[in-house]
Amino acid sequence: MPVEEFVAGWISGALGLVLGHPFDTVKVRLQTQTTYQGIIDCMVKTYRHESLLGFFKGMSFPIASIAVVNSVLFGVYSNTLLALTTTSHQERWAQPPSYTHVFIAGCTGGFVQAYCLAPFDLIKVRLQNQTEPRARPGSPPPRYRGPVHCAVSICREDGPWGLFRGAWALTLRDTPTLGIYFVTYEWLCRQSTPDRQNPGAATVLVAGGFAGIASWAVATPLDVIKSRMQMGGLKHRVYRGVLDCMVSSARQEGLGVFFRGLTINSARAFPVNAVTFLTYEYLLSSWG
Ligand SMILES: CN(C)C(=N)NCCC[C@H](N)C(=O)O
Repeated sequence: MPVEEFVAGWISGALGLVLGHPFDTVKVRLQTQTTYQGIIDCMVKTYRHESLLGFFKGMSFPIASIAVVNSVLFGVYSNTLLALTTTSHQERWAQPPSYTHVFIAGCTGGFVQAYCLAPFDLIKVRLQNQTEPRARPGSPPPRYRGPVHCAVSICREDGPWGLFRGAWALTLRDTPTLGIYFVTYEWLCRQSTPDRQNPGAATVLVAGGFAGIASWAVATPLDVIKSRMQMGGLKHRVYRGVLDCMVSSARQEGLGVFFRGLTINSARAFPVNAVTFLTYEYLLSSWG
């Protein structure tokens, strides 16, 4: 099993993550809290209350963990495609796989990565939702002192399975959307590249960026549900399951709730995925 894809997925995921984290914090807050009027209001309040550091809350943890999960996504995707088509990454532009194979490999990567991602994503969301300013004298201490304390507290309160709160919603979000992600990327690259040639850097950047936007646009309704289920049991209400969360969110806040965070998700998705794909392709071709 080729392992370069896993390493390239990890490095490219880490670079994308740093670039996208401030957008991600605003998105998580908009989806789970009702105190903000919109993106700008959330940004201004975060900055006033917590300074620039507020946007980077919980970032060291995703770099060490979620970037590794990106390596699972790209590694499983590439190896599934290899099993389906017997063409390695180096031969893939000269002998392009069918879109059905790309979709199946993307869904497989999405399914496997969802279970690896679940505990790390839960901790990230819980930390990003702590709006207390850092170490201001007299202010109440935040509920979680950091990622390890957060993981230990969740295990203590809900048992080890508590770390998988929201995992089912995450799987439903990631399995089909990662199929869409890789199909969009492949399709855009092939549209703008002469037959059987490798795409240039600009093509990879644009195709990666739009693949991110397309997949996040489809993923946003389940992303809202996932974030709400992950926050369940804190100040937020507990849902009986994905369907209960969907129905009660729609009843209380209207259908618009499913598109909360769509604009910020898309604004974040372009640069993050442009850089992720460019780094991934660059690393694989230079190791090639
Ligand atoms: C719609 N979904 C779930 C995705 N496209 N996932 C792939 C993630 C790629 C990148 N790290 C990101 O966070 O955008």
